[in-house]
Amino acid sequence: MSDAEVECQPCDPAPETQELPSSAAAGPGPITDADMEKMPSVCIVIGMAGSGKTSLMQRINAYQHTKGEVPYIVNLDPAVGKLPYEANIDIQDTVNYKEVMKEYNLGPNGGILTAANLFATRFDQVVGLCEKRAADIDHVFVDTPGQIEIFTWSASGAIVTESFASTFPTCVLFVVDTPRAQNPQAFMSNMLQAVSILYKTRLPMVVVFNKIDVVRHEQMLEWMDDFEKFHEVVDQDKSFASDLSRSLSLVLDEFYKTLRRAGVSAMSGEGMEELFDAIGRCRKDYLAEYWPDLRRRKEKLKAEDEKRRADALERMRRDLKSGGERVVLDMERLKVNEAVLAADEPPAPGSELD
Ligand SMILES: Nc1nc2c(ncn2[C@@H]2O[C@H](COP(=O)(O)OP(=O)(O)OP(=O)(O)O)[C@@H](O)[C@H]2O)c(=O)[nH]1
Repeated sequence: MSDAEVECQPCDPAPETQELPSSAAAGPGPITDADMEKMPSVCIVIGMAGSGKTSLMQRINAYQHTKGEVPYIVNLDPAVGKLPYEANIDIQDTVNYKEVMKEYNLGPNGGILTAANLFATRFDQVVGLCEKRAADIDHVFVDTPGQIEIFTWSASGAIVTESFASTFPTCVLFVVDTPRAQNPQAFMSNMLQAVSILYKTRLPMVVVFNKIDVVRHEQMLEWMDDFEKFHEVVDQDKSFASDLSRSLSLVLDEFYKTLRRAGVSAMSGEGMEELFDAIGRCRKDYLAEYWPDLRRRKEKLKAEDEKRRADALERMRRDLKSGGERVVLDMERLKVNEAVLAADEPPAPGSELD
């Protein structure tokens, strides 16, 4: 059972009768530095399909249980199916992406994207639920859709990221499939993805090298610390791609210095301490740099910013309405299930992977 069990059901009222999100549109508002320091860290887990995000969430969940920490997990992947861990908030309880596909006459990717957009219009309530549990939890882990661009380059991804980052010390965990990044070109593709996410979110980031039970990540750390080591490898291949990788490594040298790193195995559990240590450092980075900057920007641009967010939400709602008047999010059930969960015993430890 999850905190959020909300479904997409064909019924009235039509979307135009629903209210606009409040906290997601309001930004940090009156949150003070002292408030922010008491908040749990939010970790948004992003990675290419198959990199091991869901397995990592399961491992983190099990690790937190062994440490006596209360896990809090938000699933934002509408198409993941049965989760191998207990999610406190699960988008699948709120919106059925297959219904959305039918209502809006979309294919699977369009259905996932639209389901995520529908959910984002109510994201203030998700943030509110996390805020209510702030005193009991140290971390909120957020699983994102397998198709990376659905989260990183969509309106809903921006709303989710900004909503969390306005309320909690937030960082991104960028999960790399280490065995598939051994080749210098594949490694560079992963790093370019990481740059684009960092550029878009501006949040502190941990590059999480997963599956180190299969291939170790130390060589990749060496490539990040010393571009000459990377050049030695790419120079063995005289192709256009290797020339490009060589040039890019020089450009990315500064970028690598801003990243935290951790090598983990979601399968064996290796590296969890290191991962939590990197998350702790990201929290410090957020409080020292991102938060003061966000507060300054907000103070300066408050009016413009609110209008921009409201316009973006309104545009998204109009687009959604034009295709599926009968789809509605039943957010009441989300509240009901939060109450049920609050009354429950803490969930049993997640099943081990190995
Ligand atoms: N050996 C090994 N396999 C892993 C590890 N983590 C995940 N896997 C495997 O990698 C595959 C993909 O893992 P998932 O957790 O489904 O990856 P995901 O990123 O959530 O996948 P999408 O939902 O498609 O994006 C599965 O077969 C996992 O068993 C790991 O640390 N070691």
